[in-house]
Amino acid sequence: MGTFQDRLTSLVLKLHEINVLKFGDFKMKIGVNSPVYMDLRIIVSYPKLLAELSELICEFAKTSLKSCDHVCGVPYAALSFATMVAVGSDRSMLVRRKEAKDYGTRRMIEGSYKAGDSCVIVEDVVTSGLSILETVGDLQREGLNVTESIVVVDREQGGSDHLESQGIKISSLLTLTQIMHILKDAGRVDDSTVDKVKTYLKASYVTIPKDRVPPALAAKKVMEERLRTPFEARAEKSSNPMSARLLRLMSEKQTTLCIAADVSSSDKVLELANAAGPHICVFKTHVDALNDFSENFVHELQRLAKTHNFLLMEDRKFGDIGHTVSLQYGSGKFKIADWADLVTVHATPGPGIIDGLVSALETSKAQLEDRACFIVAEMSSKDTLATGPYQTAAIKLAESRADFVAGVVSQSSTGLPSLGLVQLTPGVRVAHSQNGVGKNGNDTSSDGLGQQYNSPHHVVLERGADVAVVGRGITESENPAEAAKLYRDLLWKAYQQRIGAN
Ligand SMILES: O=c1ccn([C@@H]2O[C@H](COP(=O)(O)O)[C@@H](O)[C@H]2O)c(=O)[nH]1
Repeated sequence: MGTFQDRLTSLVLKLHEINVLKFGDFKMKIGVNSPVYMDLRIIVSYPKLLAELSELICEFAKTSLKSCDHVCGVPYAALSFATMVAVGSDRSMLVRRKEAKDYGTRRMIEGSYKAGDSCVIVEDVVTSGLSILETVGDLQREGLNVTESIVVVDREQGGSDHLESQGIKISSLLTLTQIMHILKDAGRVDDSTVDKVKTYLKASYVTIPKDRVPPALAAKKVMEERLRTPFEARAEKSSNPMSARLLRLMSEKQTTLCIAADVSSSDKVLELANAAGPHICVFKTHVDALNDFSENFVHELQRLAKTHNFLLMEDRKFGDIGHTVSLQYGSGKFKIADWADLVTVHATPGPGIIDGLVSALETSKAQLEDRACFIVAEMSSKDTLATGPYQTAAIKLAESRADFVAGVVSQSSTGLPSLGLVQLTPGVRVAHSQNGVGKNGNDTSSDGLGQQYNSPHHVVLERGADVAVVGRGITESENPAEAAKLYRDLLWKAYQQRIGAN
C-alpha cells in the first residue's frame, strides 16, 4: 500500500496521465493567465482514481471531518469527491446551488441541516479563494458555522491568505510546487516548465476586490468586531440616543441583566423592581397582565427606575398598522408612551409601525430622544416562525430606522452587524437547583409551553446577547434579590470574557 506520501505521489502521476494537469497558456476565472491548468472535473470518468483521491482526503483531514456535522463541496468540480468524502467519513453532505430555484423551496443549500451546525468545505483547486468564500457565504446565510476548508491543490496565489483573513482555515493535500517537484522527479516535465511555473507563481499573487467578498462574510467580520467591542465604545458608534444611553448604563452599572416581571399584581411588580433594581439595566413589564394597573403604580415604578438607575421596557410586541399602533402606544388605559423608555414591536407590518410609534410621541409627554423600540427579530419559543429570512428582514428594518430603533430581540447575533444596535435575548435560565439558582453551565430546558432556555454563559458567548432577559429564573426563586445578583454576576463575567477583559 505504501506510505501516505508514496500514495500521494502515485496519485499525482496518475492525474498527470489522464490530463488533469495541462501546461500551456490558460485564462483563469480571476482574469490572469497561467502556464499550468488543473481540471479535476474529469476525474469522474476514472472511478478508481476518484476513490483513491477521496480516501487520501479522508485520511489527510480525518480530525476535521470527524468533528464536523456536514461536508459541502464547492460546485461543481468538487461535488464528486465531496460526495465520496462524505460517504467515506460517514458525514452528512450539503450541496450549494449555484442559482436559487424559481419554484419549490428556493433553497440555496440542499440537504438536512439546522442553524448552528458545523460544515467543512471541500474544494478541488484554490487560486484566489473566491469560490470557497462564495460557498461559505451561502452556508453562513443559512446559519451554518463554517471555519474550515479542505482543498486538493493550493495554487499558492493568495487563496490561503484570503481564506484565513476571513476566518476560514485551509488544509491542502498538495501545493502546486509539490506537484511540480513530483512531476519533475518522475521525468514528466522538464526544468524549463518547472521554472516557468515557479516564476509565474512568484509574480501572480491574486487579490480579491473588496466588493467581491460575499456580503455574509463581510458582515460576519463586522459581527465579530461587535462582539469584541466593549459597550462604552459601542455607545460612541450608536446613532440612536437610547441605545447609546443603555450601552453606557450597562457599562457604568456593570450589568446586562433585564428582569421580566411577569406577575399579575402591581405590588409584586414593585417589590421585584425594588429587590432586583440594584442589579439590572432594564426592567421589563407586561402591564396588560396586571389585575390592578393604575397611574400610581406607574409613578412608583418610575420612581424606582430613577432610584436604582434602570430603564423601563414595556414588552407590548406591537404588531398592527401604524395608525392603530399609534393609538395603542399613546392612548388607552396604559398610555405606554408616557412612561416606558423602551417598547417592543414585531416587524411584520414593515416600517409603518415605526412611523406609528413616532407619531404617537407628538401628543405624549415624552420626547423622541427619550424613547425607542426593540424589533422582535427572532423568538425564543420552540418552532418559532420568526427566524431565518424573517430575522434578516427584521434586522434590516432595525438598521434602517436608527431614529427610533435601539436594538433587536433575538436569539443570535447572526446578521447583526451594527455596533450600535443592542441585542436583547430572552429565554435565559440556569439549571435548576435547590435554591432556585443553579451553577454556570450550558444546560437548556423548557417550560412545557414552548419557552426554551439557555444558560447566561451560553447566550452571551455563543449567541451574542448584550442584554439577557431573565423572568421566572428570578421571579420564582425564593430570594429574587439574591437570584438577580447571581444572574448579574454570571452575565457580566461572560461579557468580560467575550470582550477579552478577563
Ligand atoms: O422571543 C421572546 C421574546 C420575549 N420573551 C419574553 O421574555 C420573558 C421571558 O420570561 P421567562 O420567565 O424567563 O421565560 C417573557 O416576558 C416573554 O414575554 C420571550 O420569552 N421570548
